[in-house]
Amino acid sequence: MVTQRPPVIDVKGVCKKYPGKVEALKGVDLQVGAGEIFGLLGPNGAGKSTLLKVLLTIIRPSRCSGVMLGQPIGHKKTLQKVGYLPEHVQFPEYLSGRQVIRYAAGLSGICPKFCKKREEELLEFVGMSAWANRKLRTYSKGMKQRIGLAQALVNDPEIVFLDEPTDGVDPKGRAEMREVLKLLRSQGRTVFINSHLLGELEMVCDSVAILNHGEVVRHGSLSELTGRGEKVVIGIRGHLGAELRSAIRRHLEFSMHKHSIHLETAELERVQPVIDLLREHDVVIESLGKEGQSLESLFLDSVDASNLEKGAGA
Ligand SMILES: Nc1ncnc2c1ncn2[C@@H]1O[C@H](COP(=O)(O)OP(=O)(O)OP(=O)(O)O)[C@@H](O)[C@H]1O
Repeated sequence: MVTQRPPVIDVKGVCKKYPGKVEALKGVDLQVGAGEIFGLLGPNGAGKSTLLKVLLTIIRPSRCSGVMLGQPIGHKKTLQKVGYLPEHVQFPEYLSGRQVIRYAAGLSGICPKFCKKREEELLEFVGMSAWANRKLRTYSKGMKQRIGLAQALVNDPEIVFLDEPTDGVDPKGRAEMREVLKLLRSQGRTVFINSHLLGELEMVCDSVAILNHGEVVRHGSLSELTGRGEKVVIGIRGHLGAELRSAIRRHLEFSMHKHSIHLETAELERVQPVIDLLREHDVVIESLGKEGQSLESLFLDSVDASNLEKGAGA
């Protein structure tokens, strides 16, 4: 199952051949569910920006069928309901954050009468009210990106496309951006992020797709793909006698591995009595965490497997 939510983006067989015969997209099928944070990952040159620009009709695909917000890709009405923060965007440094938002509002045809109120709302939303009248040249990269996000939200979009929104942003700025993304999701908006920063995506995304050489190699919910969230694993050193095993089973079912026990719960809080029992029986606890793969190892495995397949097929 790719997405359980009604899809706001549902495209099939997207192809893009650039002049010079670069085949950037080779028949991409993609679904993005309403109100989710979706991450598009892939190595450099995989075709992520091309796909995003096809969806936004910035570039013309060689072939594409499907819908976005219930309308064919590129429909004018749909484009009025999306926001976009491009990669490496450079707003003029002599403008203030407020002026950038005002300029975007003008481009979106927002009536100047309502513009002031919208400006204040957006500045507050991205946490930039105190800096609103300062020039962009005095901002950090994270602040510039938050203003970039605010201008992408000026038309109250249903889907927000963000191309590498936290590239070059420091850890504090990234954490602030994550909070804003979660707020967008809580408002029911869909967020579509292109990024290389797997750790960042892992913290916020509901679902991801991995693109390699213009093809989708993995696509699904994050928990489904990584197998995370189903079981808690305790790494141990020591022996579990029959009596201790029965005592643990009175709290939770589990399976025994060579150096770990895998408990049938996704809730770390339910594991505390088991930890107490292990300690009472002098079993050393070496680690505690959720079962499953990290997004990084899923990404590397998927890209390696796809490259091998291509090598084998060549
Ligand atoms: N305007 C263009 N003309 C010709 N080829 C292009 C053009 N834009 C992109 N490409 C090529 O298409 C392929 C996909 O590029 P794209 O920028 O979509 O990848 P990406 O996954 O976004 O990469 P990155 O992570 O480096 O931004 C690459 O081989 C790139 O060189």
